[in-house]
Amino acid sequence: LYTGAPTGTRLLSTMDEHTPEKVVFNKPKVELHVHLDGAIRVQTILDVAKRRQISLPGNAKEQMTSRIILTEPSTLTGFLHKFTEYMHVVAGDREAIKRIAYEFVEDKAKEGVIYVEVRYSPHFLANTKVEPIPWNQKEGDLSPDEVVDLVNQGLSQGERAFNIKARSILCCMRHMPSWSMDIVELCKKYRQQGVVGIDLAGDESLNCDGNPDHRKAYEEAARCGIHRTVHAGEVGPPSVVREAVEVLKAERVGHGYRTLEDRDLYKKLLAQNMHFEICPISSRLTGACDPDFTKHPVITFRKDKANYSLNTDDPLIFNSSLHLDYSTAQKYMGFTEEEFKRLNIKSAESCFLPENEKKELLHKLYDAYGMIQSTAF
Ligand SMILES: O=c1[nH]cnc2c1ncn2[C@@H]1O[C@H](CO)[C@@H](O)[C@H]1O
Repeated sequence: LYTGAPTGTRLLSTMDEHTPEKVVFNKPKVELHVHLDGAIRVQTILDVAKRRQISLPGNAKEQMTSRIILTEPSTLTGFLHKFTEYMHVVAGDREAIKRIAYEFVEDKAKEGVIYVEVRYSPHFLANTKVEPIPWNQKEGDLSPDEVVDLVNQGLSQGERAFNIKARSILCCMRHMPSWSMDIVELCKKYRQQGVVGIDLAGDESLNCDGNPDHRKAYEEAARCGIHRTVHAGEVGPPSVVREAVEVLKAERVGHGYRTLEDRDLYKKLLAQNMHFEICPISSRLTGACDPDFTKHPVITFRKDKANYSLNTDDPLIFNSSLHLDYSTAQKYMGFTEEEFKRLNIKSAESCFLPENEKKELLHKLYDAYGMIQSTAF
């Protein structure tokens, strides 16, 4: 049974905890499922709160850290509540939003990620042209549209500074179908500025019914060639996965653990090379999976040579890093170097970049992994 990593250490000592011997796969990696608003540095939240004179229940870094992070398995609903501890600090603040995006790229570069797709809800960071205005903010002048522009700027500055590639995915939220058409329009508007796809996130345990507004947004995305992923089968039943793929035309499934409960669906998705965005540490702390990592669904995915990635999801709240997800897979699930290479190549093949850039990314991985390109898995 996994007893948990020492808590509170990553955020207090940045990434230094992960000394080279703990890095099990110290090679270029691809990450496809990580939430920007779940990947903020605690120090940044404190700095922004100070500048904006927002008082926090705990001003010391340790106090704020312990309020935000989850250390024991919870529920998806309980986990999602953690965002209310800090989202009001950064939402509506131009400088904070750009900074978060820039620092995110820096943190990923340090983890050896060479290509990342980061997702977020523009509405959750806005304070005007969003109904209702989130996090009890007063109305201001930062719209979801401008949020996307600011994140794009932060990411591209980060790309230049840290020499990796970062693209973004815009999230519709399960409980806010009225925002979904805005999202697809923003995907269309900013597709030349780094936005590569659409997602549907939020609480699948409370709200997993097919909704016509989400469906319309996804239809429009498909019509315009906007790439599509959907959180499904994280805690919701396999029927949510089926709907994501068949109705919303998802090209990738976010989490998708419970797909395994429907043999026919699982077989079908294996046969069509569906990509599953797996988040090991996340799945334990959200209560999505058995806390015993030796029983994790990704072990079945691996045995079946499925197409999947390993991802952090929300490293701020899980007090984790991509290294921790990889070392957990190695330590408790028997992952090998060969499998880490295979899954990263699968991730690159399933990313939302245009074909030519995807090829370039694949070349980089083959090269770094010492593989001859014709021996693709
Ligand atoms: O694991 C998850 N499952 C479902 N929704 C999530 C998860 N992690 C984060 N979010 C939700 O996605 C929003 C946009 O980034 C976050 O604000 C959070 O509400």
